[in-house]
Amino acid sequence: MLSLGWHYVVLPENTGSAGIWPAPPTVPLSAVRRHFTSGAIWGCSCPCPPSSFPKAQLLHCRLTASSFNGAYFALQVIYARRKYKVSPPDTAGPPEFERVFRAQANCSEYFPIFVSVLWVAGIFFQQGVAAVCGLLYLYARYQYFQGYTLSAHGRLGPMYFSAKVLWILIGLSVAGLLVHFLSLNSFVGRMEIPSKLQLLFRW
Ligand SMILES: CC/C=C\C/C=C\C[C@@H]1O[C@H]1/C=C/C=C/C=C\C/C=C\CCC(=O)O
Ligand SMILES: N[C@@H](CCC(=O)N[C@@H](CS)C(=O)NCC(=O)O)C(=O)O
Repeated sequence: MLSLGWHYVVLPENTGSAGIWPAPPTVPLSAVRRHFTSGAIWGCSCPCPPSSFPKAQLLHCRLTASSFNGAYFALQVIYARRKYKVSPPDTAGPPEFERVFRAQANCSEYFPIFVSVLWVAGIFFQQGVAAVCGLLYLYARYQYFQGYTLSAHGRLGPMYFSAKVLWILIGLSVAGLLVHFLSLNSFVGRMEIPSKLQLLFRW
């Protein structure tokens, strides 16, 4: 399993008082990327607050939009519960209620995958491309929710579209990670593949 995630980053050359992230606000994404992959970060499991990535504004905006999206979907279920008189823990009710309920559940299921690949693609591939994909994904999920609220069939188009965008983000993440870790450009010159692979698959 890749040990990627939100880590506090110990920065040997950026040591603040405790030698721990956050780094100065001038640190670019390339530095974040470098520190993500420096040996110093592996093994530390503390979650790193997104604000620690000073140049990742587009990703922050996208994440904020995601939060509003998620809150909106949850509110719709609350309203539907009241409207159709389905109290927790019941999840069955009239089809109108169940469609709203399932729409929110399905969007929530994919949210962790979406956020993870959004960040990895943004850091390791390109922030702008990842942010555009994030926007498209959120729009598709909103359409999915609205479509599902009206009918089961109405969800299908946006569902396929959101799946495609998600796969694109997954592809960008993998491509970004491969290029970064395997340093394909310097493959012939430096032959560092074994040590990079070791980093990549470190627990
Ligand atoms: C690491 C990978 C994690 C998640 C996978 C990413 C995306 C999710 C899958 O791509 C989504 C696939 C959806 C495929 C749907 C295919 C067919 C559905 C067919 C019919 C539905 C008809 C109906 O229910 O009415
Ligand atoms: N929670 C999903 C699990 C399976 C799944 O993720 N299916 C994909 C389609 S193959 C999906 O996006 N399903 C949501 C939907 O059909 O609305 C479900 O109820 O269908």
